[in-house]
Amino acid sequence: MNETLLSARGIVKRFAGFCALDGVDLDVTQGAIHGLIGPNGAGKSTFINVLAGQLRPSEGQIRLRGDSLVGLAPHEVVRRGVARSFQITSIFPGYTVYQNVQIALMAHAGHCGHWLRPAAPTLREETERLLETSNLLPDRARVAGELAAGDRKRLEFAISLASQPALLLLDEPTAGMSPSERAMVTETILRLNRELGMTVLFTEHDIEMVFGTAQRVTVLHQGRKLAEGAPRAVRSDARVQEVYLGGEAHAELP
Ligand SMILES: Nc1ncnc2c1ncn2[C@@H]1O[C@H](COP(=O)(O)OP(=O)(O)OP(=O)(O)O)[C@@H](O)[C@H]1O
Repeated sequence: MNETLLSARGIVKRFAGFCALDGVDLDVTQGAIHGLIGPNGAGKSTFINVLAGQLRPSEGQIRLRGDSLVGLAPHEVVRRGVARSFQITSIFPGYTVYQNVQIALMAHAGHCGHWLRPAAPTLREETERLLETSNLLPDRARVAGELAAGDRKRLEFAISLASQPALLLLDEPTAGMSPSERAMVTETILRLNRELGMTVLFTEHDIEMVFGTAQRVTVLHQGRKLAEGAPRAVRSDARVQEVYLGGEAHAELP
């Protein structure tokens, strides 16, 4: 249970001279929910983009179970087992929730087109399993384009899971949601972890959600790792308190 699934070492990302990540090390343990927090501009999204292959690090190494991911295109990173749920994703708005998950499964299995044909029993079972774990079974017949933000996010999870990832990356999964939508998305993340054993690395501005969900928390500040550990220890860390209480924009730590 303590095996390291993903290991990032010395990650540096420069944008035209500006250093957004300045030598970040991070290990994600197999089966863990790992939260990545930090004030605005800390480098959280950049770090997720680097892990997912959207950005190439200026320096550093990323390994998934020992295999290097640096330099791979995003779709190759997905094939190696790292899936990312996007804020704006490839949901087909005119199709139902069920059809969207089925299309994702067929795409992963390498079927081209013909998805309107009656699906094979295994595909149907797999579609229903993903809908179930994403708490979407009651919404299966709804048209995806008409879903509220929380339901859409859970559909994104189901679509991401179709590639059978070892690690799911989520960048601000509850951004812009109502409290009830946030609670439902949080519960879905916990369920994916509990029932599928899914390893999750996520960024989030809702600090309470992170401390209530993650087993391990890493705090970034100005492109560097400020603190890391169990939620309780991180929460009481004096440097973390200072960053969150020191008057930085959008930063608050009750
Ligand atoms: N493509 C880019 N070109 C130049 N600078 C960038 C680029 N992407 C990010 N940055 C800068 O890098 C820094 C880190 O940005 P990033 O979006 O990773 O922070 P963040 O922690 O996710 O912030 P937020 O919580 O506000 O989303 C910021 O100063 C940002 O302006």
